[in-house]
Amino acid sequence: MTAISVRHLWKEYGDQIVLEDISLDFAPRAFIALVGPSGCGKTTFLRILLSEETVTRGEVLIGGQPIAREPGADRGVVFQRYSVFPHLTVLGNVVLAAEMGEAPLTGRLFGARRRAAEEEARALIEEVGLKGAEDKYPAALSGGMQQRLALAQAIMRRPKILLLDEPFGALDPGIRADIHQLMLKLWNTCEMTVVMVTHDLKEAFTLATRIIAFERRRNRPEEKARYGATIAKDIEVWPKRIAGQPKTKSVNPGRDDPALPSGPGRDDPALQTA
Ligand SMILES: Nc1ncnc2c1ncn2[C@@H]1O[C@H](COP(=O)(O)OP(=O)(O)OP(=O)(O)O)[C@@H](O)[C@H]1O
Repeated sequence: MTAISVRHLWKEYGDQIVLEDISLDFAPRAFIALVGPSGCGKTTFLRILLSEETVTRGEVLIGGQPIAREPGADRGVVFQRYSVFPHLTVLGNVVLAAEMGEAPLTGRLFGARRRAAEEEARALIEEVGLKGAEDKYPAALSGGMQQRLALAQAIMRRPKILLLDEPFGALDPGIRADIHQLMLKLWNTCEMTVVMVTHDLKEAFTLATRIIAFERRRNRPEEKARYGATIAKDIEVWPKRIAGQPKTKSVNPGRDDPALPSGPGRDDPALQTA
C-alpha cells in the first residue's frame, strides 16, 4: 500500500500560489529528499504532511486514508533547530515523547509504565550515541548532539512517517557525515517513511531513495503570485537503496544503467589473486 499519496495539491496563501497541482506517491519506507530554491514551498509541503497546514485544493492520503486534521504520533518531525525542550534533560526529553504518545491527556506516565518508558528511552539514547549524556540539558550539548537527541525524541514515538526540515543544515561537515550514518541506521531499522527537506544535493544523494525537486517554472516577480511551484525533477537514486538492506546488493548493470559504484571490481588486481 502507498504510504503517502498526494493528489492535485494546491496551496495558496491569499493571492499567492505556493504549490501548484502537485501529485506524488511515496512508497512505504521510501526516503524522499525534497530540494528546490528558497521559498518554493518545501517547508509548506512538509507542514501539510504534518497537518500543521491545510491544502487549498486536492488531497493527501496516508496509508490510503485522508490525512488526520491534527499532528499525531504517526508522524514525527525534526527541524534544523529547537526541536527539543530546553528545560528537560536528554532523558526527560525522550521520556516525554513516550508520555505524550501513551498518555496524551496528562502527559505523565507512572509506575511500571514510566520505568518501561525510561528503559526504552535509555536504549534509544545509547543507539543515537548519547550514552552518558542522559542528565545533561540541551544547552550543554553540541549542535550535532542536539540533533541526535531530536532524532531519538522523534523515533521514541515510533512514527510511521518521519519529517525532517533541514535537520543537519547547521552542522559542520564532519559531524554531518556521522549523523548521516546514524540517520541511515535509523531508517534501516525503524519501519518508517522519511521525507526530508534539504538544500544540500550531496546530502540528498547520500541518504535518499528518491529526490524530488520543486521549482517555480515561471518566476518573474509579477507572476509570482499566479504560479506556484511544481515538480521539476523526480529522480530515483541509483544504485537502489532499500530500507532494511543496508548494503547495496551486487548486481550486473543493464546496458543502459549507470556503471557500478567505485570499489573493488573486475579490474582490481587484488581480486584476481584472491
Ligand atoms: N503562513 C504563511 N502565510 C503566508 N505566506 C506563507 C506562509 N508560510 C509560507 N509562506 C510563503 O510561502 C512561500 C513558500 O515558503 P516555504 O517556507 O514553504 O519555502 P521553502 O521552499 O521551504 O523555503 P526555504 O528553502 O527558504 O526554507 C514563501 O513565499 C513564504 O513567504
